[in-house]
Amino acid sequence: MTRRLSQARERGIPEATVARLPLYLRALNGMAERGVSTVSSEDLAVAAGVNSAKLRKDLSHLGSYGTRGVGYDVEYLIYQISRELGLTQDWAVAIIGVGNLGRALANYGGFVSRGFRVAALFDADPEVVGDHIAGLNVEHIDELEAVIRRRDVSIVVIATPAAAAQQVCDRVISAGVTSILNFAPVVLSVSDDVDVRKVDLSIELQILAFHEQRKADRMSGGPVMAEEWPKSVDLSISPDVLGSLGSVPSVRPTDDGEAR
Ligand SMILES: NC(=O)c1ccc[n+]([C@@H]2O[C@H](COP(=O)([O-])OP(=O)(O)OC[C@H]3O[C@@H](n4cnc5c(N)ncnc54)[C@H](O)[C@@H]3O)[C@@H](O)[C@H]2O)c1
Repeated sequence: MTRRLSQARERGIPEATVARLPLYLRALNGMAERGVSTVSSEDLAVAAGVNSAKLRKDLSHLGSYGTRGVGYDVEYLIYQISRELGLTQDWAVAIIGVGNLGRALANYGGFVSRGFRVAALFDADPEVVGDHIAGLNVEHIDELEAVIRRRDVSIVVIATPAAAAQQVCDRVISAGVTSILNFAPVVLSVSDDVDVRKVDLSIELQILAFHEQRKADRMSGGPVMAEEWPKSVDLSISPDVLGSLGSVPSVRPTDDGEAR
């Protein structure tokens, strides 16, 4: 994915557009499943939760303009966006830290249908190493470099405690991986050629709490804040994964206080 995303950047596709492409893709896949063959920019914008002018601009970066009076061909647009995101090929993913979160992610079946195959699971705890999860044996973290190379892993998910995350990250990068999805509540230090995406459910909960407070203020005629927070946030995690996490951290600011 990194290679494709880098290509998108090189071709001048704005980062914000790249970040919205998965929203369009998810909406389009839903339409394709319902047998919808063409869609207007307005309908697609509503389904994706963005403004239609922005959507048309985003899709024009892919060379997709739709047909006046007809709209966009759903299947073809799925293909175009998937190709741009590098999803037309299979990506091998490794999960490091196979505790509550790592297990839930490993067991989530939805990655495969989106082109992500969990190819390896690592943990440092001898009690966990050897466990059989979702068709894989958990391997010892000492095997990291060899297994990453052998299985051609290109994306790593870090689900270790915060204290272990930077060291794990450094090893992963030394093994040649440049795309990391970090769940640990720590800001990882990496060089510019490494892409790190951080997932922090507590930040998403804070945003929801903010909207909840605004709704309550409106009902009571109290103060309404002027600044606009994002109305919808794509957690990119399905409710079944979320439900199985068990221990979502309490609502409080993270180290960097920043949603990325
Ligand atoms: N981003 C979010 O929204 C979110 C949500 C839940 C949890 N988390 C974070 O995800 C991480 C995992 O949470 P959890 O509840 O699964 O914790 P956990 O304690 O259940 O699991 C952590 C696992 O990492 C393993 N581990 C520790 N050091 C390691 C190392 N050096 N190499 C490999 N494995 C190592 C442990 O043996 C354990 O199995 C934590 O950092 C937690 O704060 C983030």
